Amino acid sequence: MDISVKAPAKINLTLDVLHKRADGYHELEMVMTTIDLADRIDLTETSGGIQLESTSGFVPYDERNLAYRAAVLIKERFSIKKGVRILIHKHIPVAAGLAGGSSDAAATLKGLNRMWNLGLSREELEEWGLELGSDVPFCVHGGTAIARGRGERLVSAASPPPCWVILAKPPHGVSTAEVFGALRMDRVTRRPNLDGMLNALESKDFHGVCRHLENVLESVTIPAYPKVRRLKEKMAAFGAEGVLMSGSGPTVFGLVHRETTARRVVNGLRGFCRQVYAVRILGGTEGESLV
Ligand SMILES: C[C@](O)(CO)[C@H](O)COP(=O)(O)OP(=O)(O)OC[C@H]1O[C@@H](n2ccc(N)nc2=O)[C@H](O)[C@@H]1O
Ligand SMILES: Nc1ncnc2c1ncn2[C@@H]1O[C@H](COP(=O)(O)OP(=O)(O)OP(=O)(O)O)[C@@H](O)[C@H]1O
Repeated sequence: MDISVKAPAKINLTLDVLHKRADGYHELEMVMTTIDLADRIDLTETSGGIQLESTSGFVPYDERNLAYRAAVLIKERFSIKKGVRILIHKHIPVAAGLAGGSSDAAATLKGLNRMWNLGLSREELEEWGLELGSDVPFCVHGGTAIARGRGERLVSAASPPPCWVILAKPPHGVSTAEVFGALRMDRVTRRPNLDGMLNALESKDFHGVCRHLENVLESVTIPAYPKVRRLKEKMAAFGAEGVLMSGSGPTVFGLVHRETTARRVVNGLRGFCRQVYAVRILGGTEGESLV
């Protein structure tokens, strides 16, 4: 049986770091939502082994690939002799703060659960996903959620009101480990207001959502990559109503209510940045890509 699974990117509407834990990870509190910029994972059953192919030259083709590792995990835990060919149609920029690799892993877990009739619940897939990476449980969950712990303690939240999400990805990637490693909480000047964001989501208050966008990891990535600040400024100047860096960066996103404004922001940014996307929030109006 062949299976295709959509693997959407996420953005962080808020990201707070509460403290560094004894295991080296950071205790987080964040609100994440999936957007309609997605990879597609095609899974084909084979007689044995795991083969990986991708339309992108930028992802690893071996056991370092999170989708590959997801297949290893499933095959080992269930002692499955059959094999799988994984084809990743890559659309999400790599090392961008959009959880592209994590979403590929989540989609592979979901797809193999179906292909091999394993009967794993969503909660079990989230638990298994944490072994692959901190963002994988949310990518299994999807929609909009508060994520705590490393990112695995998830509570569903109301989706943002329908709007456009403009993404601008600077040419360089960013290492999540390096960003967390360089974080100094005594240098963080602004922290997210979680209740403020949740109230805005609950009441579908677009401007409230825009006002409560906050990410403490900007305090590390922006000084290291001034381009991120410039992109934020440009995006706001062209008309985005709320602007933030996603995850550990360096992708900047802007929220825009009206399609005409979205077009203006995209056209304006194109002069400064090669990778610009305009997509919809998933869970709001299911969206086709604008550009
Ligand atoms: C920044 C976020 O994208 C926000 O959604 C995630 O926290 C990162 O998730 P991820 O890329 O799946 O991260 P992982 O692959 O689990 O971890 C990469 C590295 O980031 C650091 N890390 C990650 C998550 C976390 N809660 N605390 C950390 O300190 C650790 O050094 C870890 O070795
Ligand atoms: N399927 C995959 N797609 C993209 N990158 C992958 C994949 N598997 C492993 N990687 C590796 O993971 C690293 C991070 O890539 P990814 O695109 O997941 O970053 P990210 O969007 O910053 O993730 P996050 O937001 O979860 O921190 C890259 O350096 C890449 O080599």
